[in-house]
Order: sequence, then structure tokens, then C-alpha cells
Amino acid sequence: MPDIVVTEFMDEAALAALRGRHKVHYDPALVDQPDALHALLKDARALIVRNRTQVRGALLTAAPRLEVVGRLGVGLDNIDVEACRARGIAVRPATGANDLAVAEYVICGVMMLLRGAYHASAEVAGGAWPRTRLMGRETSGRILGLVGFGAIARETARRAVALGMDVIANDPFLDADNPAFAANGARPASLDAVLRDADAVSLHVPLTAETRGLIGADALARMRPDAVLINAARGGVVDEAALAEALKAGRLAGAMLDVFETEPLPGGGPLEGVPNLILTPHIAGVTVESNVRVSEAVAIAVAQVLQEKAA
Ligand SMILES: O=C(O)[C@H](O)COP(=O)(O)O
Repeated sequence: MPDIVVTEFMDEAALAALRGRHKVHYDPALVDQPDALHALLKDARALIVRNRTQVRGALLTAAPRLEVVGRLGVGLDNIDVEACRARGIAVRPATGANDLAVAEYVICGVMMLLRGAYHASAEVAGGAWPRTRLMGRETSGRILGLVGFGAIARETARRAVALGMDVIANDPFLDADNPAFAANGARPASLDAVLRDADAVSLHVPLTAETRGLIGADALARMRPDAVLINAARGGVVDEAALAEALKAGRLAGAMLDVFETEPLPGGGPLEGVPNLILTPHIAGVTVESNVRVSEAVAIAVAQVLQEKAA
């Protein structure tokens, strides 16, 4: 039986490093095979997951010898951190390793949505030439509003400033005089001001009881009708039906979503066929480069916990 089980995709070089010292079972399809996964966890000392494997309840019960959970990402909402703590199971996320990937995704989204010229490939290929309709807006001089001002938001802010954007940010955990705002070219603002003033709003908060549904019909109504919204944080933060309504009614100029209330996004939901909406499959933090960084960081952290616990 393996002592490390990996249930979702991981970089090969990091896996090879782990295999040098441990018996590793790597199967990125395991996330969708709970019975097989539970059987493999009987003797496992370590479990490595991305965001889909639910590390709680039955899974933890099936893993009586578990010592560490490696998280190939940052968000911990798929892990029952309290239950792990109660059992002395260490949780090791890849903090910082995918910040850059998400920040570039957000900047790309801001530019695509404000410019608005990239939804017309099929039309142009078909012989249409809609130049005046596709006259979009420049990014320089626009206001970027960040909801949450942690590490990823700060990476995003610096890149937005380099593009000539004015950056305002709200974070209930930071005092207005926190030097992190100025150090990253942002001005602190209330959530109301961010929603009211920003040309582009980007979300950078974890999913908690306080942030669930934060961007619902009320918040969307407070945004400018020509504003755009980007969510590469967590799906439950945005009310998908309310967003779909706002886009269809032209009360919002555009949106890009990388994360959803339910993942994979079930077909036939409110987001299908909505105009000015770009959807991606929870890929903002995953690039060729970040996959290497994330996997290496988690492999090192997991191996270290196993070594410490064995000592
Ligand atoms: O929490 C994260 O870091 C992102 O959601 C990316 O996680 P993933 O690589 O597990 O998708």
C-alpha cells in the first residue's frame, strides 16, 4: 500500500522527487473514484489534492494513519481544517506559488472585457466587419477595484499600476493606514466605494460565511453599468443567477468567471448563453510554470512533515 496518495494532477518532476523516498500512488482520476480512494488511504501517511477532492468526513475516516494533507493550491475550502487539526494532521498549501498566474489572468480579463473586441472571431471569419460596434475602452486611466487585498490582489495591483490604472482596494482585515496599500500602488476604499467607482472589479476573498453571496443582486446594482467583474477567487462569492440577469439586462458591461458555485459547472444553468461573459474552468492559478512551483512546494512540505513525524 502507498504511503502517499495523490488524487489530482501534479507535476512529474515533483512526483519523481517524492518517489525517491516514498511509495507514491498517483492517479489524477482518483478524485472521481471515492471507493478506490478510500481503500488506498487505509495505510497512507500523506494525501495530496487540488481543489476538487473533499478532505472531510468519510475520506478522513478512511485514512486512520494520515499525517499530512498537501494542497496543490491555496484555497482550503475543500479541506476540513478543524477536523485535521483535531487529529494532528498537518495541512500544507502552496502559499504564494500561483499568485503570479492568477494576477496575470485578472489583468488579461480586465483588458479583454474593457476592450470587448474579442467576442467577434466567428462573425469576422464569417465575413462581418463590425468596426464601430467593437470600439472598446483602453485600460490605462481606468479604475481597478479589488475586493480583498491579500498576496494575489497585491500582485494584480502592481501590474495594473504599470498599465496606468488607478487601483482602489477594500480589505476588512487591513487598517486604512496599512503600508501594504501604498507599497503596491493601491488606495484603501470601502466596499461601497469599490463597487460604486471601479471600471473593473476583481474579487480576491476566500469563501467564508461572510463572503458567500457577497456579490449578489444588491452589490451588482451598485456597480456602474459600464463596469466589468472578474471572479478568480471562489464561486460562492458571486450569485450566478443575479450576475446572469445583470448581464442580460445590460446593467453590467461584462464578466469573467473562473470559479463556480458547483464545479465542474453543470450545463443548462443560468450562465449558459449569457452575453459578454467569459468562462474558464478554474484555471486562473494553473499555468505550466505555476504547476511546477506549486507541485515542488507541496512535495517539499509534505516530505518534511513525514520526516519530522517519523523522527
Ligand atoms: O486555491 C487555489 O490556489 C486555486 O483555486 C487553484 O487551486 P487548484 O490548482 O487546486 O485548482
